[in-house]
Amino acid sequence: MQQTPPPYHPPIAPPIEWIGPAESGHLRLLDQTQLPITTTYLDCTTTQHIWDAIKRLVVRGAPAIGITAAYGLVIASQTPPPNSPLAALSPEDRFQKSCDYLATSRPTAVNLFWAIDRLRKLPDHSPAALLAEAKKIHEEDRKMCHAIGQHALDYLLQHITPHTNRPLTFHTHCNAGALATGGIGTATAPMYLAHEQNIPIRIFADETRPLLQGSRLTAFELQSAGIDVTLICDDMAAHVMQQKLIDLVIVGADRIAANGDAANKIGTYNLAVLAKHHNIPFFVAAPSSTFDLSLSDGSHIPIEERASNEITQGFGNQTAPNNIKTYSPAFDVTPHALITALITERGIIPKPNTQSVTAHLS
Ligand SMILES: CSC[C@@H](O)[C@@H](O)C(=O)COP(=O)(O)O
Repeated sequence: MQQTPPPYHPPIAPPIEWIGPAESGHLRLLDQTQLPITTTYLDCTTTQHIWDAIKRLVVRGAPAIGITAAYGLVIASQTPPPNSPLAALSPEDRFQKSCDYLATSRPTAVNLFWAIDRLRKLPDHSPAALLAEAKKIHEEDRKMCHAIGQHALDYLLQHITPHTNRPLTFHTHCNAGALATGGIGTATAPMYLAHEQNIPIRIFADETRPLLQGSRLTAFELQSAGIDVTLICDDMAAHVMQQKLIDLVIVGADRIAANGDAANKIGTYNLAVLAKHHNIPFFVAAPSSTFDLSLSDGSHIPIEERASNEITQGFGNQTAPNNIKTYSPAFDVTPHALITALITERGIIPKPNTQSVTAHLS
């Protein structure tokens, strides 16, 4: 890791915050289901609250899910009320069962399993020891975001020339921002650093159907930071690329296989194909906690399927016939051949493949 970056003050409220002492404290989550209209918080005092918050996308984004699960295990290690069914279990059984339980909240982001395993491996499962480790994971993620941003910005400034004389123009998908991490995001990290350094940039954020993380979260957080962001619908991507409005695409990831295939929010693969056709570089920015070297390629990555009502009546209004059949995969896998480079806190992996990914992470 590089030297400690200066503390970053996100333009928005921190999405994850531990409140109180290890033995009796709780987790406060910014409720992202309510953004951008209202800023409300959810206080989680049980592992069930944590599971539900991850499942419902109160907190979402691969690194944020891992951080949340780590704090959730601190809650799991606290003494339960005497009338709780958990009180009959030994503290260690309670901890192990809670690890298994939280691991069922969402299947694709490997950071969830990575964080749970990291706490499992500790010799001491007391609330104090678990809270210290959860805070460490949170702080490490903040630093990794910063390092990703520095590597990404250096690389982009060196390798990408804006089309005509205009600000460097990024296209991003979903939200791989401050709301999804412990810091300044992954895909958004070079944007925040460029903005801080007065380097002219412009961002196209697409809506990201069906749950609109692009419009509700990315457009919101970049606009709050004073960054020049333009919202488009997902189906406008080909057109803006054809119009030569985009210099590069940058997205986050939920799990990256050993060969560099990267799972990210559904629609990412579409963008990678379009970028290839239009000869636009396509980058995936993610911390090393998002790599799963146990999977040889992306075909083994479990893809979450979401409820049909997220398509048919996403935000209240019914937009499809009654009883229509739906299929709602929440993620897709972009083959490594379409990725110009992976960007991690350690640096750049150009043209990723099994050899370069494993060498980079070893
Ligand atoms: C730094 S976050 C990276 C990814 O987790 C992000 O791009 C994404 O796909 C999030 O999906 P979500 O379903 O909102 O959790």
